[in-house]
Amino acid sequence: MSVTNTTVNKSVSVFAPASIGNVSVGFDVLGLAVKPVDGTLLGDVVTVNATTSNDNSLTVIGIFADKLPSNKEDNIVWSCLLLFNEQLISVKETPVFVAITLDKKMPVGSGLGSSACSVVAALAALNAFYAKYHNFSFDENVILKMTGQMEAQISGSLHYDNVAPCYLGGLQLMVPDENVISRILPSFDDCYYVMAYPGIEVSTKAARDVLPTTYSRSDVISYGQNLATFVDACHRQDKSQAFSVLTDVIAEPYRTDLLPKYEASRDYLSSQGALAVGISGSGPTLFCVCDSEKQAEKFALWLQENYLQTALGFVHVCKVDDVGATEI
Ligand SMILES: Nc1ncnc2c1ncn2[C@@H]1O[C@H](COP(=O)(O)OP(=O)(O)OP(=O)(O)O)[C@@H](O)[C@H]1O
Ligand SMILES: N[C@@H](CCO)C(=O)O
Repeated sequence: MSVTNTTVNKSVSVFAPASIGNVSVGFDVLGLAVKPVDGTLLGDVVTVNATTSNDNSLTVIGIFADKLPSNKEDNIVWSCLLLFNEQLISVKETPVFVAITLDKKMPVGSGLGSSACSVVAALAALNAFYAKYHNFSFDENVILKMTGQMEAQISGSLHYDNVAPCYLGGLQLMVPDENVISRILPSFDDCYYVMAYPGIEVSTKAARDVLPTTYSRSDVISYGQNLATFVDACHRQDKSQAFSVLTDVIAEPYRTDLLPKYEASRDYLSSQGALAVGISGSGPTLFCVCDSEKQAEKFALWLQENYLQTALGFVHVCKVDDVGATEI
């Protein structure tokens, strides 16, 4: 007679997508979730399983697993579990032991929001697991705050521009109100976003350390004007106005030294009719906004040949991911 262990089947998997932090005009306050048009899962997957063991566990698999610390305590997914359990206890819920698997599909220090993908997938999967099997879940806003706390732990500063779009999908604007945190903006659904990761690592912390601590009055005016014009153009769905102001005066001028071939590639793609070109998050991924799939495929090929630097690099033609973290 075979005995079925019912806990074995208690399992939830969540995929969390890549995102473009900053979107050039909104340093730390704008982010856009993206998904490849060919259906590739560009993001991390976290699976939470019930376990009969008297301990929690974390297994890391996937193409970029070996780029993460070997010690589970240093993996941000482990910190997410500890934080989630603390929050459960604070609302008088009892944590159960779980076996977590992280499928690390995202390169670390890529500018694609790699740590955000792990953080969001972990917290969303834990929440879905408790909702499904323990009749309890935290509100979306509580989970979002936890994702911000975890991202801050890893990068040294609190910024939601990767975790918010990764969790909620679409183009997100961070709002200085902790009851709101992030608000969705209308995005341009007919645009294509070519994402080119060159295969080298740039740590977010290092890319923040090169930034000035003060800015000139003219930069402050340009920053405010570009961001306000972009947000207004999004609401009016005025594509040419929106992308005509996609110029970063806060981070890009100071980060280009960290990004070999970035300036030459940006200038070439702009001269060939790209709607906009920028650094995704803190780099080194470059994003290029295109009006048509044909143009995007052409630029993707060019970037493949001219921007990649190691065998780990890749290029994807993407569209906006309106869904964000999703159970798979
Ligand atoms: N699950 C995880 N995913 C990504 N990074 C992790 C994870 N766990 C621990 N880390 C560590 O956190 C740090 C993440 O660094 P950083 O914030 O620069 O990268 P990132 O989030 O991958 O960057 P980006 O947002 O530009 O894609 C690295 O030192 C990495 O080893
Ligand atoms: N807004 C952050 C994003 C990090 O991916 C930065 O540019 O430093």
